[in-house]
Amino acid sequence: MTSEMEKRLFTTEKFGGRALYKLHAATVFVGICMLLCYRATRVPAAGAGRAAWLGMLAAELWFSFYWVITQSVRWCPIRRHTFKDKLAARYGERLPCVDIFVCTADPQSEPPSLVMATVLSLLAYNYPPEKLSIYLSDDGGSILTFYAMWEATAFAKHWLPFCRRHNIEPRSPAAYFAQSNMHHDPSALQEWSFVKGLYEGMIERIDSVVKSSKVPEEIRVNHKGFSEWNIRITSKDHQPIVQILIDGKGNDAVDSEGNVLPTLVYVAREKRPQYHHNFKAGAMNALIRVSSVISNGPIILNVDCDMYSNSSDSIRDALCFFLDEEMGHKIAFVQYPQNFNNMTKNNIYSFSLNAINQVEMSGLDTWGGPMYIGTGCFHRRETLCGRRFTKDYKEDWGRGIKTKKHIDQTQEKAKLLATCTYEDNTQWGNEIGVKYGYPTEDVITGLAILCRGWQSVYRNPPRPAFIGVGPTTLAQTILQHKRWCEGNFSIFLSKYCPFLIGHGKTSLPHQMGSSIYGLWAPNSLPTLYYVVIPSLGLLKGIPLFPETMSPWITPFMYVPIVKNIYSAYEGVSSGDTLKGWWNGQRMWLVRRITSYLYGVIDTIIKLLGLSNMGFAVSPKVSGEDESKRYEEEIMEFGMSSPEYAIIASIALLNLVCLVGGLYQIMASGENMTLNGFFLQVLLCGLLVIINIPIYEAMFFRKDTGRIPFSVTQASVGFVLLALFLCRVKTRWNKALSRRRYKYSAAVSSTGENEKSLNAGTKPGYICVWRKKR
Ligand SMILES: O=c1ccn([C@@H]2O[C@H](COP(=O)(O)OP(=O)(O)O[C@H]3O[C@H](CO)[C@@H](O)[C@H](O)[C@H]3O)[C@@H](O)[C@H]2O)c(=O)[nH]1
Ligand SMILES: [Mn+2]
Repeated sequence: MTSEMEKRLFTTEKFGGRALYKLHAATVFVGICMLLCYRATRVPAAGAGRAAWLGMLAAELWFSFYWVITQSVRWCPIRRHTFKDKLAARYGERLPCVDIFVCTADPQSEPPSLVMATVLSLLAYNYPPEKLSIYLSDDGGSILTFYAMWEATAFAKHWLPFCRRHNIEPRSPAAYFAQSNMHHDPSALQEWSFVKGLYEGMIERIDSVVKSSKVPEEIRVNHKGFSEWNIRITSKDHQPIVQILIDGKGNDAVDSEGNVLPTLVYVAREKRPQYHHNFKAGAMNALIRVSSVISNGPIILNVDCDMYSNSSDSIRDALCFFLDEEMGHKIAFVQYPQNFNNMTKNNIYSFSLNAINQVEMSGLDTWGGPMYIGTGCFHRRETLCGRRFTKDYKEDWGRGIKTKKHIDQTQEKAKLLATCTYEDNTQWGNEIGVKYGYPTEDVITGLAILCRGWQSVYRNPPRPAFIGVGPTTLAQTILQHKRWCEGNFSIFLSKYCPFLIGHGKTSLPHQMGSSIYGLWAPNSLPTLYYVVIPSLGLLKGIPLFPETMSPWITPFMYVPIVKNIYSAYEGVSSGDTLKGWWNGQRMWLVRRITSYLYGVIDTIIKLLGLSNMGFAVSPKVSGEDESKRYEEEIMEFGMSSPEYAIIASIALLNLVCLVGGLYQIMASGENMTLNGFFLQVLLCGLLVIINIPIYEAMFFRKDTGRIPFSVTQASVGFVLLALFLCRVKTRWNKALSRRRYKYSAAVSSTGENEKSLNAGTKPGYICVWRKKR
């Protein structure tokens, strides 16, 4: 037994505190059942807020269902630890070839200097250089990016030996120089300054070339690769370009100390307007093929262009899983979390993904493996290419092209694999490679791999393996989440729905866990309902919750309070501040009423075949003013957009309802009235408090990031309209209920009966309130 243990290259550890968690979940579950039972058995008579009541029931049913779904990943999450020393002892440098794919799409929103920092960090991995190949896919087909890469090639010859000699971390020069002060010994200081100077010089040249959008003629003569770009080339219309900038197998590819360099390849697959290019998925598939004739490593690491390597041992770390004797042969991919380096303390847009990274992915790992999230993921080449799991399959870890070949011939061969027509009548994008047709190509590809019998592993090391750039404005966050939720929702509605495709192949908790993100989008509707109707009910005197004296108030208090305490605990223990968690709640609301709502609408439009899929690239840079406000944690609006109008309208509506409702309660002068509306006041009040930054942006701020006046105007219009519609409806209801009195003697018309307040089952109540006013 112990000798078995000693062999393992990794261990698995369960999260602590699960008994307590399960106990808490059981009580919440009981609370939910009671709450639903109350809702279902107290439906008021028609006209007395029955529709509103039934809506509440539907929303609560949905929230309960969703809560159950999210329990799967919280039930028993696990952590993985690796033993890199054992790997070294067993394999030494006899390690497999590794190909790294970096995707970039647009030199404007993804500045080449940022992309190069990522590329350099990958080149500098602590890994045998002759076994390492880095491919940059440039969907922008831009000479500016190619130029930047040419510059990075020259800089790498100094950067790599510097990293190795001083064993520095992180190995992205941008990140390293941003954090390192000159705390070296004097002898190293000189070298440090020299390399820093080289780096800054390079960045300056790259940025100025990008700014002018033109590579000077005297530079273009330095590399024949530049001749690929003539005046007719645009990002959407060009021939395939494959340029091997460093041929790791060539004798001339050495750094300033004579050591071999990793292979470095620039790829811009062919683009023609009449051919659909399938966004990042298309780029990945082109890279899979191009790399197969250049290096053909059995392991493929995929990162986004902003995700630099933050830890030079990550490849070895991931290999501890693939090369493990007991489990290794079952593992298709090893996923690392997405971390960000541009987060502010309290995480104003809540993009840290902390709960997902720390809890949910670990929870999925228990049940068969995390999803593939598009970046920071090590794949087995064979599984990415569609291989099914079989017990007898043995990986050829020695595979890969290691001998020197004629570089021009290789490039020509590779270009043929990157044409628009290559995939015609093939299974690429379907059974082979990354899947097409969904804005979250990563999630669906990972799911398909797991359904072919493989497992995946989630690894979240103490020192983050990859760090990227998160959105720094509200608009960027909304856009990103719209793509994500739309992608995942359309997967959920397709034949790839985890419950369908996973049936009999993955466990039920895994299917539940992988549906969490697919069900983000539909959360929008019940959420919208919950932040509008109870508040309007407060204003209009329609009670929708049990009153304070009723025992039924217990589950209505218990469930949200305990859920939120747990969520705050989870946030804080995952690295958020308490304020960060609170900001997260605001963003949760904002995303649900904007991104997710749009996600639902767009998915439906797409299902009807009325529009095509898109992939809006997240900008990795922002303006100076914007950045400043971001650092000060002030929400950024700026331009006018329908999303902001929704946010502002909801905020304003709740303010009006709270003020109006409280006024009427006070005017009524009866405690009972407050009793009946206590939870509505609480809910509406919380919504107002959470929306404080929105009111500030509407009415008080003067900077350019405030909510534009036109949006404020529109939201005032919407709120007035909502109130007007309500009024019409109340009048109508009143008329209706008055008529009903005649038939129903049992109805209390005074409203003084305590029961009549309870749950708004008595139509007389509305009238009473109006009278008193
Ligand atoms: O036509 C395209 C569009 C995008 N990209 C690249 O795809 C990556 C991800 O795009 P980004 O705009 O940064 O999106 P994010 O929302 O940050 O990306 C997350 O979500 C995507 C799916 O929606 C995944 O593809 C990503 O890997 C994952 O990090 C970037 O490197 C882009 O350059 C392309 O190569 N071609
Ligand atoms: Mn990104």
